[in-house]
Amino acid sequence: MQYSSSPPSTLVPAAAGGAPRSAAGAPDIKIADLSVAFGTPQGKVTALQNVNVDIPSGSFFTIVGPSGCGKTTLLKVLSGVLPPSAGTVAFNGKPVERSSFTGQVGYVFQRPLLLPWRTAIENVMLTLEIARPELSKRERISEAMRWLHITGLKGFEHRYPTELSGGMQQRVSISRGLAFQPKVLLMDEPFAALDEITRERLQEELVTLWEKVRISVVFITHSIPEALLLSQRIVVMSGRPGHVVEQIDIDFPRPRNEDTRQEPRFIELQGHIRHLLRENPHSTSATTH
Ligand SMILES: Nc1ncnc2c1ncn2[C@@H]1O[C@H](COP(=O)(O)OP(=O)(O)OP(=O)(O)O)[C@@H](O)[C@H]1O
Repeated sequence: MQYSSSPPSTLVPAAAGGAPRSAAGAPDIKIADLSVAFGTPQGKVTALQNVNVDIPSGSFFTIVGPSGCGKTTLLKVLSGVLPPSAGTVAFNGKPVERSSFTGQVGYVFQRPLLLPWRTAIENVMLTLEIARPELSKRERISEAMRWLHITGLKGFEHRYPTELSGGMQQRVSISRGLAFQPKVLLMDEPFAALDEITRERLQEELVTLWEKVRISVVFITHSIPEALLLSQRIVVMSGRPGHVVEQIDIDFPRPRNEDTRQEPRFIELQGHIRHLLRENPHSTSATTH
């Protein structure tokens, strides 16, 4: 079976009507020979080794890999909070820490991490206060409201996090991640803690949003079907030290749904990725020297 391992030329997604579209200012991201190691009292932990991935502007990439293979570490480097030990991460050719895009990277974590003393709308507005200080309070309210409605939270804007279900809290977190209009959205297992139905609904909403707002999404999941339903490209990583085992272009037509899951190619790819993960399991030793 042959899978592409070079960047495809047609990664810019199509608009709802099928017409080609260009990404709205999202950067091309180039990860070249990236390695990250941590010094610990027990010795050196090499989390990532020689990772090479090109993420064209406006594309939806998903990373799958065994636990501890460095997926979160990779997102931290992409967000600029963790420097590479070796290699580079560049947005439009500029190192991430010097790029004009550093303030335009949104991060959605596995857990919502909302401020409990702020209502849903106040949580979203806080990000706007920091990231878009040019907006007036009135504009911040209207923008936060708009995103909460897009993620299906109309009527819950003034509830505190404890008054919302886990899925609703995660929607607030996604609203917060998108409200300041990032050019790049990093999502670290954002739906992992949700029930199946909420997860499916949010997957659909995320793809619809991505098609509307044209940003680059780098998404982490342990779910192979989720990766197949969402992505344009899946990057499969090995156990620690994490490196890229294979990059697979996913070209099922959208919208992808239950019927997509039944397609022979979907089942074939699912088996192939599972095989790759089995062949490249997580490390059993805590350190690498
Ligand atoms: N600050 C740190 N200091 C030392 N080791 C670290 C640090 N951060 C991560 N690691 C180690 O680096 C490796 C990769 O961690 P990371 O969290 O990136 O993995 P992951 O693929 O996201 O895992 P999971 O799927 O379980 O969330 C792990 O072995 C982890 O113990």
